[in-house]
Amino acid sequence: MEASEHTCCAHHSHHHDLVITDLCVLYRKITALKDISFNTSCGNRVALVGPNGAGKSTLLKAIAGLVPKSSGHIRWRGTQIKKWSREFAYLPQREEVDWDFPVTVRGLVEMGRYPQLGMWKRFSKKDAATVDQALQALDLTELQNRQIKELSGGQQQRAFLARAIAQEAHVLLLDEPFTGLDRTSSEALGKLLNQLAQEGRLIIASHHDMSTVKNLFNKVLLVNQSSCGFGNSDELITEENLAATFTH
Ligand SMILES: Nc1ncnc2c1ncn2[C@@H]1O[C@H](COP(=O)(O)OP(=O)(O)OP(=O)(O)O)[C@@H](O)[C@H]1O
Repeated sequence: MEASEHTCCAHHSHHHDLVITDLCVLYRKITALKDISFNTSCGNRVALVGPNGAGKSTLLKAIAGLVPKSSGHIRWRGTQIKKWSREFAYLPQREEVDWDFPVTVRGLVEMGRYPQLGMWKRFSKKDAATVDQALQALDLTELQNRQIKELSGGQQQRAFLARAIAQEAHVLLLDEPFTGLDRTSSEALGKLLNQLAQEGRLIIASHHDMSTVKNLFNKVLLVNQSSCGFGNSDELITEENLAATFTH
């Protein structure tokens, strides 16, 4: 199933924004990821699908430059990514966030600007305007002075996305963004991710709910340490492929 996709992409890899080739990640002696290759571009919403421990979080962190790769390449628009880059915004799993950390919504979104402050580390008018726009884009203007711990799950996800937008990242790496959201918030987040992709961003997210994956994501990487296929979600999400991925 994946062979033709890979062959095709290998020939045209220079057309893709993100090119991942033979990526391996080891934690001491544990192989978390082995020979992962796929290419994709802005405008897409890619789901990472696989069992617990398959390496989905590791893949997101490796692309974000948060865990070192053991071998292979990650190229963004023709340049090899070695460490953290403003182009990539990573949203951890909900459980990994300290929700009691005292910060307002606006303060969180402002953090998206820190990496690009000038040498005097002062907030310029442009930085403030970018934060305003990000808050507005995610419908958080009214909530900007609230503490993040006082928000609903859906609002918290939006606050993190606003931080990514303020950072002017093109790649949003989201770890289980739909987990814990009720149906209404889920649908709203789905629409929002679609819109962010259509505006020219690349969304890559781990996802557990097989009943919503085709609807929320146009592409899918089936992963179980190594790749079990990459392609259009409506073609790849079949019972047969899922069984192969989950029992690998
Ligand atoms: N910091 C770490 N040190 C050592 N091993 C790790 C570390 N983080 C993850 N692992 C191991 O790497 C493998 C991949 O883990 P990872 O969290 O990437 O999987 P996952 O697909 O995101 O799982 P889940 O769906 O349960 O979140 C697992 O075997 C895990 O135990």
